[in-house]
Amino acid sequence: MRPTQAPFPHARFRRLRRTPALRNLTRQSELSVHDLIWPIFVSEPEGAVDIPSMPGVSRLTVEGAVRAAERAASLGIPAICLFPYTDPSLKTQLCEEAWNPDNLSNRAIRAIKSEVPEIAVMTDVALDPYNINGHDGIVRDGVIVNDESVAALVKMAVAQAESGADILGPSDMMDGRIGAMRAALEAAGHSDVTILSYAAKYSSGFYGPFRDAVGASGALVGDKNTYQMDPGNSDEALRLIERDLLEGADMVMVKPGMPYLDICRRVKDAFGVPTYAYQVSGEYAMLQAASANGWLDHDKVMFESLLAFKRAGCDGILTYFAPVVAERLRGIA
Ligand SMILES: NCc1[nH]cc(CCC(=O)O)c1CC(=O)O
Repeated sequence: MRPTQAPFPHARFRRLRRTPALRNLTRQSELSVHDLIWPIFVSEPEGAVDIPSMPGVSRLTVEGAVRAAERAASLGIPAICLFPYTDPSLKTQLCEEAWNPDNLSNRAIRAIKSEVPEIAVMTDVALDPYNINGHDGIVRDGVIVNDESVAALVKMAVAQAESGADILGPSDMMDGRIGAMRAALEAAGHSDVTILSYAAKYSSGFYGPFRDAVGASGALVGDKNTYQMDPGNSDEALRLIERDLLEGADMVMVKPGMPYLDICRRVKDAFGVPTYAYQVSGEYAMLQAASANGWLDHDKVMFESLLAFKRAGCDGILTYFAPVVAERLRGIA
């Protein structure tokens, strides 16, 4: 694009900023409730438990998750994404609980789909909630082994599809998992289940509060640098996105969000596919903490941070602000 403009005073940029009507008319990007995917945490058996590093977010019971899905659907939020907090006694080295058809996540999927069928249910496909090592893949002699992890992830993905998940979200960053999952889904008769690949997922400090929320912080041995991306890389993100698309991903994600808006823009420009960003737990925690201190205006930064993703080319955003921002957009609260 080459902007054309007359010299001053023929051109005065402030003309189009003068009134709300003119600003509304000329705004390029907008945020809608349809852009939102709401990540929620599910646990059992006791009631909701607050997560101190994520003010305003709690772990819900399965029943609470169904109520959250109802709330989301009534606000017009198209999708909810489930993250289970697994009882530590169920964590093993081989992560077998991950593909148990009756694990917490699969029970929550079934409960939501039976009571709120109109909402899309998204899952997380990664072994960390079930792993005594806290890693997204299986650990052998201190190494996160790729191919054995993919085989486990495929079983996990098929179990989620069997439970009624609409969108599978592989967040594990193993190589070859999208193709393996797509083939297994086709073979199992789940050809309509969609995959939103966490294709460009960086090894980030911004996931800290999430790991508290799912109870993985204590379990994690070492870091995730051998499978998640190095924050200095940009071209690699495009190669990963292309790889996952060629393996059968329907949609792709960049994660975290705000520190990686340049990646969102590059991905959208290069591929033009449905592109999402995850405004992760640490981004949420920063904005909530600063707002609670009175240092930032909560609603202003919430809207501005989400609109930034639309401007950067994203089609939607996973955000813990989803229900609150949807209420504001609907003029409810
Ligand atoms: N499979 C792990 C997973 N899925 C989503 C998040 C982070 C989400 C957030 O921080 O909000 C993580 C954490 C990690 O990779 O350690």
